[in-house]
Amino acid sequence: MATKIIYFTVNGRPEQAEFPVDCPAQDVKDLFRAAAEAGPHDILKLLQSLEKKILLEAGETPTIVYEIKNQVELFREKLEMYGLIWLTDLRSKIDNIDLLIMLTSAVCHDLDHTGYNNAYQINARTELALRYNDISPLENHHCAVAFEILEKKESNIFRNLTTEQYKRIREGMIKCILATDMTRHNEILNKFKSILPVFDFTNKDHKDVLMMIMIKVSDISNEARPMDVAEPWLDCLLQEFFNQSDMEKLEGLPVTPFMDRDKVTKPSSQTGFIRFVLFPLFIELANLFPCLEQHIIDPVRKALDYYTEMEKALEKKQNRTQNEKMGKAKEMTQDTAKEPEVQSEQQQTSNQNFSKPGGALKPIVL
Ligand SMILES: Nc1nc2c(ncn2[C@@H]2O[C@@H]3COP(=O)(O)O[C@H]3[C@H]2O)c(=O)[nH]1
Ligand SMILES: [Zn+2]
Repeated sequence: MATKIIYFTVNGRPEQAEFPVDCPAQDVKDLFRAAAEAGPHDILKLLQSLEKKILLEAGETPTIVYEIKNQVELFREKLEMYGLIWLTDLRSKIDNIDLLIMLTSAVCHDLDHTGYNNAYQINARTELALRYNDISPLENHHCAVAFEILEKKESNIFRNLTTEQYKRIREGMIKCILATDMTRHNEILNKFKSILPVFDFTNKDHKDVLMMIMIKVSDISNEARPMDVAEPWLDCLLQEFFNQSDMEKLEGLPVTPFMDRDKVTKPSSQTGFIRFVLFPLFIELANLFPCLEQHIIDPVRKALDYYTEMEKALEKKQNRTQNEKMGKAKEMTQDTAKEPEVQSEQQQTSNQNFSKPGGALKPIVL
């Protein structure tokens, strides 16, 4: 199917997506704008038509793909999951209920996010931490909110399914959404690595781990998107990080190091995240689906180069500023050393203070 890229903005943020060539650009733009203003109820209502399509047109044609794409791409945040399903041709390997679980989980997995992570919730003893006994408070909350919405008659997109099917979807969604707690990252990744050599799509345990890995990948795959889309999103994320660490400092709580504005910069945050989190995860998924290499590994490699260069440039700039400061301090102290006779009594006292341990400067003897 021939496609084209449509560029647009949502709430001032640049976005882009691939569509069939005959898709009218203006319609897509309006659709995305409407979606950006939509609340969780609207989102689930829109998913309803996706569910119908999955159930009614199981042996789909490119049209249904387009439908799914349209429905899911409305929610920029999680269009990555659709992309992964499409690129890996997962529709030929797992059934429609599993696809529905993955897509719905991707849309719902961050519902009602507070902007403060689990560490904060637990340390600040928030209502969520108390309610969920410090066990993945946020993810438990996102999932509970999703099902609260789904229980409502007007937004229950699963109402036409059998009790058995609903049970399976609920179990699957809970598993997927809880898997997005990053403190479980190594546990889930290690499980996946251990089954990879014998991976079997018909084995339920294997499939469950794969679904968890897929939602994790789509959750943290911002850097796999084009740089001009990924960077503004990252700026917002860092803003959220700094906001949390500022609050932790203000409230006397342990400060989350990777969120501390005094310790991390944009490039240092990304080079670390790409090396230690993204690559190890993405590489394993690409081991199962080699076709993903060009879509998730290559762009992330580019992002790593980009942020490595930015980090070097920043370090150079910081060194230069520091040298300049030291140079100025030296000049000042030399000037001070040249004018001993005209010092007032007060100046003499303050110079003595500088020489004391803890004084701001140690001039003259420099
Ligand atoms: N530094 C960094 N962290 C990220 C990036 N993408 C996702 N994350 C983190 O991974 C977390 C996944 O769960 P959340 O969405 O709650 O919060 C996310 C961020 O804390 C990224 O590009 N850079
Ligand atoms: Zn999340």
